[in-house]
Amino acid sequence: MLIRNATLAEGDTRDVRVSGERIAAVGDGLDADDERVLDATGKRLLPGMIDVHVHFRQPGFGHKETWETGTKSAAAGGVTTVVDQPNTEPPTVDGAAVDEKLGYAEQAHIDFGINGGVTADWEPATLFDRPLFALGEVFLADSTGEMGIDTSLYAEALEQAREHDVTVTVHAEDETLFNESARERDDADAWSAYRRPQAEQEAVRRACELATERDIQIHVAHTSTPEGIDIAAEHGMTCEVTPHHLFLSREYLSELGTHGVMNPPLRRDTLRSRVYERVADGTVDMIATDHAPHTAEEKDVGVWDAPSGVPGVETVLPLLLVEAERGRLSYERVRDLTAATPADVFDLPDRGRVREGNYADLVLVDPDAVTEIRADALHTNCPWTPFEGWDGLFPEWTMVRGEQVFERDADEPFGDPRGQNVRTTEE
Ligand SMILES: NC(=O)N[C@@H](CC(=O)O)C(=O)O
Ligand SMILES: [Zn+2]
Ligand SMILES: [Zn+2]
Repeated sequence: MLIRNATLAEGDTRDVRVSGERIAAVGDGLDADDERVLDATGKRLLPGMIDVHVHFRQPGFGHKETWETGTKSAAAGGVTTVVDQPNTEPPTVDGAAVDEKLGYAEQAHIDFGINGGVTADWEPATLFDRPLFALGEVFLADSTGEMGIDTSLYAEALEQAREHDVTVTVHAEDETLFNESARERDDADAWSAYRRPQAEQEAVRRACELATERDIQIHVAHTSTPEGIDIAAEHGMTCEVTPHHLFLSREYLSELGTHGVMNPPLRRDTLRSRVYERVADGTVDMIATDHAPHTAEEKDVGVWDAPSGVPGVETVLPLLLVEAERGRLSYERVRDLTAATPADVFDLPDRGRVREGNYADLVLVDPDAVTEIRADALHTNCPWTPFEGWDGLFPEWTMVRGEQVFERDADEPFGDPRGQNVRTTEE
């Protein structure tokens, strides 16, 4: 297949040949062989997003999301690789649990990685025997799934990870620093007052210090404060920011109610705008969604009973592409945040860039096709989105290893499941 006249992230117009699973050539005026030719004049061709943080819920909570619905949703949003987190049932803390999850992942429409988790009864010997993407998210405080661990177990996890040459991703909040007085309130904003910024900042500092002492690299998940980001960067560690912490703030909670409750929680707009600056200037390494679907019934209860988490895997790239189109982020920055840097940090050398020899993990975008985000037009099993009514620039199609896994205007937009584990696909 020859994709003609596509505008790449850098702004150059190029022809891109896809042959088998790979990008065979990127050039100017390539001659068509006996192949399908697609005219991409005026359109953007970008590497598919590598979202290193999703919760696809199986095994255990398939009523919230399944591997099938989660990966279809990802494909429709331009995501070509996802990394699933361990707070399923059973939790992914031993080899047998990884094997069970890999069975569900046979329904995946895009490529994936599986993270291994840490609890008091984890089994490092069998866990590291499996093709893990990373160790994590390691919960330093309870979140959905109540997998919070203490410092000594975190230290043990760091050492095990070093021994097995695996990166550790960390959910950094310190529950001893939560603001108990907020417990008297019952509005959604009480969650933000309770899990206050200091609880993240001190946990990030401690997590980084313990890793530095042991000469281990960690990746801090879903940093939500400028200080948390800066502390990670000062220690030479990497971090990610979610779309909800980039675009939403406590000011939205009167409208969102408990649908805006997640861990770490939404912050004040003054903090959010400083997070945005760090995303724009490259201090933040990557965007990851922390896609954490819960049903509307589960969410529509009081703030102290509502499960934490919001969906995001289908809307993240469309929201960022609108930022690029309107000049608030460059296309190159969006490419780095969503694809190139996650590929570098997590050692996926053949992904994340439109480059000869790489896997053809691609999305095609018509910059004029901005639409309104509506939950009922999304493909996730989650029936609501915190971005209802926002502008989104959705891809026309998404390609994984040379095959279109999603075509928006086709009668049947999705093909058969063909996702592979990126740790067992030959890189
Ligand atoms: N972020 C959340 O609020 N919830 C996540 C768990 C997590 O990432 O902490 C979930 O699995 O629901
Ligand atoms: Zn988390
Ligand atoms: Zn998470």
